[in-house]
Amino acid sequence: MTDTSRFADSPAAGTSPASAPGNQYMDDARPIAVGTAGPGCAKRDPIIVADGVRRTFGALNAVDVEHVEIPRHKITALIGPNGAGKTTLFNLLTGFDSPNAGSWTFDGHDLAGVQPHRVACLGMVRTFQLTKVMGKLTIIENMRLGGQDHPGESLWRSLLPWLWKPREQELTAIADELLIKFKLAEKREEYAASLSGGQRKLLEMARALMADPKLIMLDEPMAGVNPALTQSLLDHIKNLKASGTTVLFVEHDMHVVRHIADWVIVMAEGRVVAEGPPREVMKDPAVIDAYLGAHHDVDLGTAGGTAQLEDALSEDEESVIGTEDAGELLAPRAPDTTADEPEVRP
Ligand SMILES: Nc1ncnc2c1ncn2[C@@H]1O[C@H](COP(=O)(O)OP(=O)(O)OP(=O)(O)O)[C@@H](O)[C@H]1O
Repeated sequence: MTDTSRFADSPAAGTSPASAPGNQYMDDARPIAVGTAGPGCAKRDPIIVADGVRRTFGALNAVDVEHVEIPRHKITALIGPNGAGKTTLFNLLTGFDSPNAGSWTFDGHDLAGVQPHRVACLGMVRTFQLTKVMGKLTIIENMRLGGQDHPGESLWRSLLPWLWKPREQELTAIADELLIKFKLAEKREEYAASLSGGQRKLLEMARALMADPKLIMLDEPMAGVNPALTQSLLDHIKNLKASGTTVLFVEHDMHVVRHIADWVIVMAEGRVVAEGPPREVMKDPAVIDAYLGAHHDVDLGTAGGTAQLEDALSEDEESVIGTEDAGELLAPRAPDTTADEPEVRP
């Protein structure tokens, strides 16, 4: 069941968790990898651990990942040229597709063969490259669908309003909080079909948060989003990290990746070909090769370009990071006592 207290205004509300001093998740500068960074390297505190995950379409090896770990409480970007297998890997990890081989765990749970709704219940939710909001439902109805333990979902419960009404009211309250934070509250009763592409991305992200995820996977969250909303989305992603939520996202804009990612995993032809902190990974010859093989004009996000993006964002009046309006998307998770000491694993 959703922990509603995480959505309520906490004592820290009114300051930006992304910029407030002393945020344990933002300030954690401990190394992410155990030992040297590289394809398949072990992490100090992984939330996903995948082994031998393979998915073929006919003769094509869409995904062929020997070993990969996603670090907990961090923002990880999954990048790679078109057709590298990023979306297919998302589909496999979240139960929307089945692999030919392989196993993976999420937060210690074995997830191979687990259905998407069960994966979501365990705390791993995702958004899609092409948004899947329900156009013929209103925004608030879309939001309620994202909640767990949905009221009235069984016939006998639906006939007994006293069983589902309190839960529906609770879900509506959570949804309204999130709609305010995503600046969609005024559109509450409008059909989702009336939203712009960027607003649909915001709605899909807000709806994913209804499940109070431990990990949110965003498939190209910035694609098709106009610049005015880019700021808002980036703020939300950073604020998620500040609240202790792990973020894994696919993105093609390398300036965005350099701006917000703590860690970058690079795929090419189904495999993980490089991993590391953004600034180092972009210089890796394997990454340059992977991109040059597919795109001769790709911009791997020079430091100058990233600085320009950072300047533009800091001047953007729409930015809520560091302002009184920031609030928190989710109240911070309890401190992670198990992650204090580096875990040495084989
Ligand atoms: N259902 C499918 N049937 C056949 N081939 C598929 C299917 N889904 C994906 N593929 C192929 O698998 C490969 C990996 O596709 P995928 O969409 O995972 O790549 P991607 O890295 O997400 O690319 P992009 O950045 O363009 O979204 C591609 O060659 C794609 O054409």
